[in-house]
Amino acid sequence: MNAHSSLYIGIMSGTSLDGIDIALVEITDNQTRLIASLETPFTPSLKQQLSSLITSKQCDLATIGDLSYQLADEYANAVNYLLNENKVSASAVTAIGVHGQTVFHHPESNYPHSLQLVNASVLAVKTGINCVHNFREMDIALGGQGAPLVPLFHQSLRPQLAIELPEESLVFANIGGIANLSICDKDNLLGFDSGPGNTLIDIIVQTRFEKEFDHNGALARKGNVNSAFLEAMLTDPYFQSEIPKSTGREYFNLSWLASFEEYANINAYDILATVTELTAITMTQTLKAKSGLLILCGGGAKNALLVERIKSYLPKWRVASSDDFAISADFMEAMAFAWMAYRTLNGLPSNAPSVTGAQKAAILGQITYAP
Ligand SMILES: Nc1ncnc2c1ncn2[C@@H]1O[C@H](COP(=O)(O)OP(=O)(O)OP(=O)(O)O)[C@@H](O)[C@H]1O
Ligand SMILES: CC(=O)N[C@H]1[C@@H]2OC[C@@H](O2)[C@@H](O)[C@@H]1O[C@H](C)C(=O)O
Repeated sequence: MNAHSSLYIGIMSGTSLDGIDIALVEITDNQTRLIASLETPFTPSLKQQLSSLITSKQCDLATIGDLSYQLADEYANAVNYLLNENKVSASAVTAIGVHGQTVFHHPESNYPHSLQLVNASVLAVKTGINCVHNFREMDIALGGQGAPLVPLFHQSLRPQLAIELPEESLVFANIGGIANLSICDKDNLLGFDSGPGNTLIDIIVQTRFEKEFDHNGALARKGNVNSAFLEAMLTDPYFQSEIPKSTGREYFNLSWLASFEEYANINAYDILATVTELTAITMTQTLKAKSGLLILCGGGAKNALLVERIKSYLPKWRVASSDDFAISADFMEAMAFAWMAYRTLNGLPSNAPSVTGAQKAAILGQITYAP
């Protein structure tokens, strides 16, 4: 262990399966600073295998081991490339915090669990760096949702924002496949998954337009919101349920969309406009009554239409991208897992019981030492 280094790496590959985000960060007691970063797609074969596993929720046992190995392999290649490009040696990095690939999230079952795939031993061998992984399990063992975990990291950024925040609320909204909010009031931290982020938008674009995502919301802009479809989707109990709550692509997916009778009778542009509106409404419904600063991050922060619709529901809020505060919107989650590795190695908790519902704060993850 390199006790004096403050360099950490965070690896995130999220629910949208758009690829791997790697952040090399420098962490001191009150700052997490991005030094270098890399975003790289999965190989098409790995993406296809992950997508079909997540969608079908079925596999033979060998698949779990195969995919965990392949993920570690692709993560390691990306880490080694990033270090090489930036002339940083592996020995200068204290640890990698690796989220792994969520393929199933089931915190509400009789035997609650959440499965993130990565073979951390392979990653440690191939990078020569100690790895911290499996961050969600302990929170779930303590009765929590195991997600979202980033709110405590978001709260740690408060001093770094270098702005005065008097009585106003400070909220971070990560718009990934799933959208999650961190409500960072001075003495209180709340957070939850509000529901779909880009996932429903991506599904429609990928199945109806043969594109990967709705660039800047341009396709949705050509459609009209269908109010009957919107109202029907909004009756889903998830949107009204109390926190703690977390969700995933196993819930908000094509089958979910197709379960509404309106879905079959609407053109693809209108479906897109309507799911974009749904995303904006469900992300903002708990904030409307208040005012404050809403900081957006994640890929959906680049969807200009979605951001416009979010702003329209929050006239009393200042809405900005984390990029405006010199905190990368694209690498926020990867930075969070680097920070969590730092917390684990320093014997500090990374979960917030007020967010996940866990009985107590706990040191998260397991450490796999590079041989
Ligand atoms: N220019 C853009 N216009 C519209 N949408 C965009 C743009 N760039 C990225 N996106 C959206 O952002 C998504 C990727 O976001 P991100 O990488 O934050 O998700 P993730 O980390 O996989 O998800 P999660 O946070 O749920 O784990 C893409 O799938 C796409 O829908
Ligand atoms: C189970 C799981 O992987 N959840 C992710 C997902 O992606 C966004 C949202 O749903 C959030 O709850 C979480 O990720 C972030 C990094 C978190 O734990 O805060």
